[in-house]
Amino acid sequence: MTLKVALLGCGNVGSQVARILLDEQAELAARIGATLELTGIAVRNVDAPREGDLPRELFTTDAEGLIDGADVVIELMGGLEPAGTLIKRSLNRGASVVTGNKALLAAQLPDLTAAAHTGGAQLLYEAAVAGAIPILRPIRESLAGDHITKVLGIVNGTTNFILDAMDTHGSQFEDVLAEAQRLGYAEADPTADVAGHDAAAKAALLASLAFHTTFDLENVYCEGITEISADDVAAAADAGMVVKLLAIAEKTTDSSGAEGINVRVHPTLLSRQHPLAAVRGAFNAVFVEAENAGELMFYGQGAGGAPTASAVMGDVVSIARDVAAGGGAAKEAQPRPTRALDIAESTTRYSISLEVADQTGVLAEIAGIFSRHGVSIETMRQTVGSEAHDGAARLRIITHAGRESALTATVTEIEQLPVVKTVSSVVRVEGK
Ligand SMILES: NC(=O)c1ccc[n+]([C@@H]2O[C@H](COP(=O)([O-])OP(=O)(O)OC[C@H]3O[C@@H](n4cnc5c(N)ncnc54)[C@H](O)[C@@H]3O)[C@@H](O)[C@H]2O)c1
Ligand SMILES: N[C@@H](CCO)C(=O)O
Ligand code: NA
Repeated sequence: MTLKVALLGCGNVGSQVARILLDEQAELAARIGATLELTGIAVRNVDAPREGDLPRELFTTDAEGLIDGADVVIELMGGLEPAGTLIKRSLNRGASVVTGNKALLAAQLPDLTAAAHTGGAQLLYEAAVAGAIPILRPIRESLAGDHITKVLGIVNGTTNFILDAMDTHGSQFEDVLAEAQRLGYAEADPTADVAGHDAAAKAALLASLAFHTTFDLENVYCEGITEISADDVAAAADAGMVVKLLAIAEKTTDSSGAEGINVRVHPTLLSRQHPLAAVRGAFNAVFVEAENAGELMFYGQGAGGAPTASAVMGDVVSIARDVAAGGGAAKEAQPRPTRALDIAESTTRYSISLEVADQTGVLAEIAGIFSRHGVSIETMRQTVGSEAHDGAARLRIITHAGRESALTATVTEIEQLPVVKTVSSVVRVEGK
C-alpha cells in the first residue's frame, strides 16, 4: 500500500520534513506497513534558492491541485490563509492533516475539528505546542483517564532564548532576537513571539485539550517580554531569581467560589531552584498537575526545524498506521463548554520595584496600603544611594499570594502616593 503525502511549505520545518520523508522512506515503510510517497511540495516560488538537495520536480505553486490527490496533507506554510482553506478542503474530502500552525488552530479549532468530522479524517498537531516535546498526545491519550488541574510551562523557544541570553551574558534584546531568527526559532513575524501571541495560542490549545473544552484565544490574558528590561533581569538575578515567559492554564474558583478556567501568559519571576529556571536557550518545558498522576514534567527542544519535524513525523506515522490498518481511529468526545475566568480572578504573587522619597514614615504608609487590600508582604528590600536617583530610595517588594484584582488595586493606590516617585516594574512571581 502507498499513501500519497502532500507537503505545503518548505521553510525551516517543511524542508526538514521533506528530508526525513525522502531519506527515511524504507525505514518508515517498515514501521508503518505502507509506503509514504511525497507527491509534491507547495511553495511560493519554485525557483527560489534553497538549502539541501530536494528534487526540484517536487516543487509546485499549485497547492490546491497537490492536496486534491493526497491521502495525508502536511501544512507547514504558517499563517491563517491560505493555510486554513487548504486544511479544511483536505479534511472535508477525507485526507488527514498534520500541522504545526498554532496561530490557525487556536483561532479556528472548532471549524477545523468539524471539517475533520465531516470528512472522517484526522487532524493532528503535536508540533504546534512545544515543538519536539510529546505533550499533546500524553494529555489527549495517556492522561485521558485522569483530571488535569493545572498546566504551566515555557512554550516559546524564541523568548526563552532571549531571556536566557540577557540573564547569562547580559545580551541586548535585539541582538538575541536576530540570532533566534537566524536559527529558525522565531515566527515569520517575530512580534508573535516577543508579544506573547505565540505562547497564548499554545496556551489556548493546551487548555482546550487538558480541560476537554474549546478555550477561546480571546480569553487568554497575554503579556509579552517587550517591557522586560536589562534592569529587571539583573534585579531578578540579584534576588536569586530568573525571568521566564510562562503559559499557565488552571482550573480555579473566582471570589464567589464558582469554578472556571484561567489561562494566562506573562513574564514571571522564578526562584533559581525552580525546575523551570533551569530551562535554557530555545528549550521548552511543560508541567502538568493531575489529580491522580500528581506532577509531571515534559522537557525538550521547543523550536527549530529538525526538532519540530520530529513531532510532525510522529503524527504522520500515527495517521499512516491507522489508514494502513483500515482507518477508524478512536474519536474524542465533543468538547464541553466551560467558564473562562478573567486574570483579575487568578491568584498570583507580585514583585514590585518602586522609587520613593527617602523620608520617615514612607514604608509605613506603603505597608498600610498593602494591608488595606488584604495583600501580605513576603519581603521588602530598600536600597539608598548609588542605585537610586536624587536622594530617593529604591524598594523591591515581593508579596505573598493574593487575588490579582487586590494586587493591581494595591499598585494603583501606591502609584498615587505623593512620596512615590515611580513604580518602575511589576512582575508576577510563581512558586514558593
Ligand atoms: N520554526 C519552528 O521552530 C516551529 C516550531 C513549531 C511550529 N512551527 C510552525 O510551523 C509552521 C512553519 O514554520 P517555519 O518556521 O517552517 O516557517 P517558515 O517561514 O520558515 O516556512 C514557511 C514556508 O511556507 C511558505 N509559504 C508561505 N505561504 C505560502 C503559500 N501561500 N504557498 C506556498 N508556500 C507558502 C514560505 O515561503 C516559507 O518557505 C508555522 O505555522 C510555525 O508556526 C514552527
Ligand atoms: N516561534 C516558536 C516556534 C515553536 O513553536 C517558538 O519560538 O517557540
Ligand atoms: Na509538541
